[in-house]
Amino acid sequence: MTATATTPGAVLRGAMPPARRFWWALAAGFASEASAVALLAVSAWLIVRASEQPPVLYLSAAVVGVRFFAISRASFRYLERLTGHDAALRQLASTRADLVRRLVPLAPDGLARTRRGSVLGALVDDVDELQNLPLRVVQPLVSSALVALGAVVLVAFVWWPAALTLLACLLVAAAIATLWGWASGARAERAIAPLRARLADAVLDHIGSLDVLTAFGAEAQSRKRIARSDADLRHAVVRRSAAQAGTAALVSLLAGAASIAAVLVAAPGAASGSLTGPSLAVVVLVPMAVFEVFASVPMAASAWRQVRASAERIADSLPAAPPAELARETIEPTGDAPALGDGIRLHAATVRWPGAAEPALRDVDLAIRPGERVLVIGSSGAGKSTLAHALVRFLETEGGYDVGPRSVHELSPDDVRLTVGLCEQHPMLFDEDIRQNLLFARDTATDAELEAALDRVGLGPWLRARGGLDARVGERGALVSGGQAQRIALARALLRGFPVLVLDEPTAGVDPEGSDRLLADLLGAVGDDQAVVLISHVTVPDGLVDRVVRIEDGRLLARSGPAPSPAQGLAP
Ligand SMILES: Nc1ncnc2c1ncn2[C@@H]1O[C@H](COP(=O)(O)OP(=O)(O)OP(=O)(O)O)[C@@H](O)[C@H]1O
Repeated sequence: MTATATTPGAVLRGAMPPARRFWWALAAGFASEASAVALLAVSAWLIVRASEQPPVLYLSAAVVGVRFFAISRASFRYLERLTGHDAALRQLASTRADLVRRLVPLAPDGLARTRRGSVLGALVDDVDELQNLPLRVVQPLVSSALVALGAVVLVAFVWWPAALTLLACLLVAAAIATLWGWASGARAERAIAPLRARLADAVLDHIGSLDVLTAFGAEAQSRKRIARSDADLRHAVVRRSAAQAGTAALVSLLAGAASIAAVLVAAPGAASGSLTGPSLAVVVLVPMAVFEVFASVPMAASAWRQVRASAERIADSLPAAPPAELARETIEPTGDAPALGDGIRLHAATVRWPGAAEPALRDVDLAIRPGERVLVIGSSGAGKSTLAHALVRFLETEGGYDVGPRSVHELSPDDVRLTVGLCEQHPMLFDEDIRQNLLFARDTATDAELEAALDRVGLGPWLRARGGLDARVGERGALVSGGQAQRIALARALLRGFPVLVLDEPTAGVDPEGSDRLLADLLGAVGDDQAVVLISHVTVPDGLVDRVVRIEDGRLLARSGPAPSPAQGLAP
């Protein structure tokens, strides 16, 4: 897939291996199928000729031919499988990597409306399906067309009216079998990929929200949803298989009809003596072998419909370009953190979420100096998290946003995130031990440094009680409390040493006393030279922040001085 692939056609072109790698498979596939037809033709000739009891010398060339074609058929088939799969699987790997590369700029805010099962389905099942384009569509179509044509020419040399009959039978069979396959299986084939995604969605939803489902007694309902999706998928797969079996049976019937037609056409020649017995056998039996090869044509049509449906789904999961609301990834990252200089500044900044009609932040002016601690308050839905996502360049900022002397519009978003870091509202913890959860912030950190970072955020005693850095945190931090997850996330951010740290609602879900202690620990752990933008629903203890700003309905109302008292009521 190229970097600009967004139409199904472009996805399909990207799924085809380069000709220099794939032509071996085409050639070997053709040679194998041509050998199969030649084997039957030579065998038929040999058996009938042998029954005439000629001197054995007349038969020896045919005997060698039978041996040669029997061996070459299997050898070329093996070669075709080897080279075809090698080319297709290599292409598959690069297709999947390209797809992931194109999804990365959309994360996290460009994927909010995309269901996880659809992305998973596109990345796993649909990309897997694409390998069938070279293997089950192009290769069988090319080799069976060439072999069928070659067989018609061969029969024409023996008895031309039989060649014309074979050609007509092949054309009629191609039309009938393909139409039958389309009429009986197309709907099921197109339904399979979306049904797989629906099942993946149902399973992911079930596992991801098992606690809520259990708490509300809705688990059985969710399991029913999975069972329903599974039954629908199974039903579609059975319908597809039935359609394929029906098509195969039809092709066998048509093969028999072609042989009978060949007998009828060749009979006058045999009766008049212009067609010898061995030649008659060739004319009558070759259609059988040709039809065996040709059976892959309706199967290729069926594979094509599924490949096309998968290509459409992949194209659908990738917008033509990342939405304009996301920070543009047009500048290559340098890997160097932009200098903070005199701080970060937003001027007349407007920020929108993808697909939202109205901006979530409007005309915001905000300056954060190095080492400054700024509390951002506001009611639910006012735009606080939007500010956090704009500051770390997940969302694009219309208007000005400078880091030190440079505008972020001349910097790569990845580079900006080396200077401005985010501890998100629901920190992502991986189902690994604590060490691994910290090391991905700085993989060169020693155990002593990791423990020191955990000590700074008040997790020292907890760490020792858990048995050290090898303790696991569970899937998405299931084995730690919300406050502990926030502390681990902060320890991770401290290891990175961001000059500006945005803490988005670190006390969400923590009781009031615990929240004061958590905030004091978090802000106490951050170095004096690090600026902090603290987003919070709740008041913060005196002396923890230098300045407070309030966001209301997407507009920022600046106020300076210490944090307001609880009586002033920050949160609705
Ligand atoms: N992914 C999204 N897509 C579209 N709109 C969104 C998205 N996330 C938030 N919004 C909208 O943007 C506006 C601001 O939301 P935001 O999350 O910034 O509020 P908030 O002040 O952080 O609220 P809370 O304190 O409840 O977390 C809201 O109207 C919200 O509905």
